[in-house]
Amino acid sequence: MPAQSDGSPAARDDARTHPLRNLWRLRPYLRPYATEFAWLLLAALAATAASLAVPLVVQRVVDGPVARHDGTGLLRLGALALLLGVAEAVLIFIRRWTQSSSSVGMEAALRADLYAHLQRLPAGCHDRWQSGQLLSRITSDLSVIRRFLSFGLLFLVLNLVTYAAVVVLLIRLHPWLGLLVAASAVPLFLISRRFARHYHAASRRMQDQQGDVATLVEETAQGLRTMRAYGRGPELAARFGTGARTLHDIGLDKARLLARTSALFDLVPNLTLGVVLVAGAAAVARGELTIGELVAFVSLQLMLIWPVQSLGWIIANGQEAATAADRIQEVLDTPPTIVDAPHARALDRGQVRGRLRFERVAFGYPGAGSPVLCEIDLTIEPGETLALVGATGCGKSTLLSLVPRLHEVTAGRITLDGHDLRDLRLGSLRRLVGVAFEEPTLFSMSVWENLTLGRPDAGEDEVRAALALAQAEFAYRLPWGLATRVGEQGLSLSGGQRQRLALARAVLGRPALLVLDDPLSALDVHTEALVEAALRRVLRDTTALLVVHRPSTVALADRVALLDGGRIVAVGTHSELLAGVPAYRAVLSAEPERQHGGVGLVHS
Ligand SMILES: Nc1ncnc2c1ncn2[C@@H]1O[C@H](COP(=O)(O)OP(=O)(O)OP(=O)(O)O)[C@@H](O)[C@H]1O
Repeated sequence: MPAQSDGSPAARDDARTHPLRNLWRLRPYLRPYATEFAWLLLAALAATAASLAVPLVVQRVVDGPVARHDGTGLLRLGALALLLGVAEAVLIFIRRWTQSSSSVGMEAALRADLYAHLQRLPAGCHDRWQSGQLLSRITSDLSVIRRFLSFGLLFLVLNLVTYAAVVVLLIRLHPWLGLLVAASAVPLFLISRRFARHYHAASRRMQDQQGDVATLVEETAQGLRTMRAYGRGPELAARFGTGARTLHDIGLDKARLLARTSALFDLVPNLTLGVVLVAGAAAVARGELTIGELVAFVSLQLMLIWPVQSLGWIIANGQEAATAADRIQEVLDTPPTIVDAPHARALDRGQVRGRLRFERVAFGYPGAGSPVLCEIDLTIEPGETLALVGATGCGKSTLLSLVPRLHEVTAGRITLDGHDLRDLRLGSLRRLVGVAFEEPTLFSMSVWENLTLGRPDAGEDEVRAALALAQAEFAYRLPWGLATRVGEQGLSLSGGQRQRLALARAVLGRPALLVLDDPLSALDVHTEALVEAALRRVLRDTTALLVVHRPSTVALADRVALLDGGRIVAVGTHSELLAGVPAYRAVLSAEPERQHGGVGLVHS
């Protein structure tokens, strides 16, 4: 459940020292669009130049043809103003056209990289990160960055250039009044700096809170049935209400901060304009300015009002983009710890005999106090099936997850035919290992795609054989057969049906190693017997490691290992352990265990 945001403190401290550092680090994504950005900047600058030229034409109109009653001159200058207006419109169109394609392309590239990186991160990272946080980073944070890079940044550059150009023109028209306008940049700078600091913190709180609310919504959607069954709807609604209220309050704080600052951004240019009007009129009276020059001066100054007013929005957008970049870099900076070693080699299915060996293996979850597994020594011979039995929570699933390297051993090593698993290419290892977890996850795609997840090249015969083996032929009877799209997480299927599809997926293509976590737990007695019989055939020529809770499933195994307190305490055949190890009897039956304090009862 969402309790707090999950950005690493180190990354946050870093971002606090350099608020724009992480945004700056995204510049490689702009590189492919450098030419387009150059064109759009050029078009935008040319459009600004065209718009700045209009007041200067007006000055000439007022001081020239209007003062002299010169109709031809008026027409000529009028045509020039018209031309400038058309040129500005065309240039703005070119800018917008170029702008949209490059920014959307950049966002897509960043999203693809983020997604690819998420896939490379070890399972432990995903356990730590709330899904809603990841979701909000890969959707809304990226959109915020796109908006800033395509609009905010461009207008920041354009507005600064416009400000500088207008000030130069104003100084040329009347140095003192021009310098007065230039001096108004000082309070604007101070207001901007203060606003940026406060808005940065508020943006971070807002974006983190959005992630928390997204997590809550996602968890509610996934656990709807459980929540309803336990009558926890009102409690959840209250928790959502609190999260949404916090989001609302932060949003309101942000909006009020922006409103207060925008008022100041409105005030400064308007005050300056008032002073200029009075002082300018006095200058005209003294003959220091012509009326045309005063009109041009005021028109040019009016052109500064929008760039200054929009400063609040641009800074807000920039700060949101900076915090979004911090949140994205926190993910990208998390190194994928389970990666191919430089010398890693690939093994073909044909080269593998299937001798799996755990040598003094230990494992502890990062951040957890004591290790879950210690000094595991276990050998599974080629073609042998070993059942792993132990009390609930003793580390069976964890041990299984070490085989496809979903987690990395913290000590010791696991070998396959003598090769340390860390010396094998991850892709190759995972093709050799068929896995079915306790919670059978199906993705919102067709049954066929779900089945061939690890073997996209599998043929129809292989899929048919896997379905037969898992007693999952019901899939052919679904409305569109194997093309039926199963709902999110396969919720439209029963638990037993999902388990059988997950089992079919694991055995597809007869992997060299089978790692099954309680593969028959959700099946009725009749289906269990059928799947068991079929599994027995597969297990004959595959090395397998099964987590088993029920005595009936133990019969599938050649040998059994009893895990207790993170250690293998007994290995032997089912009947040997039954006869000689009371703790084993206690785990497999409802019989309370006396000698072995650490072993409790498992659900039967
Ligand atoms: N991602 C995780 N982070 C931290 N601790 C974890 C994580 N997953 C499991 N654990 C802890 O590791 C221990 C072993 O869990 P594991 O799921 O391997 O047990 P198990 O024997 O498979 O249990 P069961 O029979 O109920 O499936 C438990 O104490 C559990 O709380």
